[in-house]
Amino acid sequence: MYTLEVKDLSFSYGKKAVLKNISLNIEKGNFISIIGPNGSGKSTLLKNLNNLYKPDNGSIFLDGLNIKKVKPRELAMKIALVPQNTVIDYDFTVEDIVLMGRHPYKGRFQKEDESDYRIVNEAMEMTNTLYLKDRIITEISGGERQRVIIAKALAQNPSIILLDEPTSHLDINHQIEILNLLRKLNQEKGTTIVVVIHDINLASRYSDEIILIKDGQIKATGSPQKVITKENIEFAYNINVEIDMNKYSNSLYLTPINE
Ligand SMILES: Nc1ncnc2c1ncn2[C@@H]1O[C@H](COP(=O)(O)OP(=O)(O)OP(=O)(O)O)[C@@H](O)[C@H]1O
Repeated sequence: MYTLEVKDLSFSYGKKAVLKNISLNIEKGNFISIIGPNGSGKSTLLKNLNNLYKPDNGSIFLDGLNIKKVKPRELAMKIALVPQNTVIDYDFTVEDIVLMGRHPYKGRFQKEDESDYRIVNEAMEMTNTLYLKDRIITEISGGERQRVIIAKALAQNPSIILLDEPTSHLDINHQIEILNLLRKLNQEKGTTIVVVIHDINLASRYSDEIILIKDGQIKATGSPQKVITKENIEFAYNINVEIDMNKYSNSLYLTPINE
């Protein structure tokens, strides 16, 4: 069953057409990476998928229902978005931020209860942020903040998580930690993961499916073996590459060639 279906979606910023006739189906429980050159429209697509932006044309269906008809609170119970650069200027503690993930489940004046705190604690444990619980969000590092924002998304208890370059601020250890965490959520809870990522090798290693976007259009979609080909990558990124199997990770490995 498809949890997200995109049909003929087009989107522009003013007169600038950014997404052009995008159609794609996202299967429930899949781990999907969206790759493509800078400015190709990946973040814009994620924001359309989360109903933050309204397409000029085309439709998006969430579990069979047109996303336009899904109330924001209901949408937040199903989809969590981890944006690219989350700016938080307020003096909230890390725990306050993660608790915000519980908002969709609360009435207007309803306080968080024990079960909310349990879920929040669990989300912080999973993202290795529990030790930051009482720290002020503006006083932690970029990488720590990234993990806190992912913890907030987990506290929403969504069936789909959309993440925009979640590993961009992270050192290699934390990159792998976050991707392993996403894989664990995917495998153990069946959470559908849709991640925009620049590292093609990591995308190949973790994904069931890869979507390659260039100039606002889908150039290839399918298994890593199908999408990460010399031809597709050289065309999309305008560089020469060689692609091998990595014997350690048993996944495709791309090397740019300077010629
Ligand atoms: N708010 C905006 N207003 C106008 N143009 C925008 C806006 N946001 C993005 N764009 C433009 O739309 C195009 C697609 O941007 P988008 O951020 O979706 O690309 P991306 O593939 O996520 O890029 P990157 O890999 O660099 O993060 C770019 O040309 C960008 O300059």
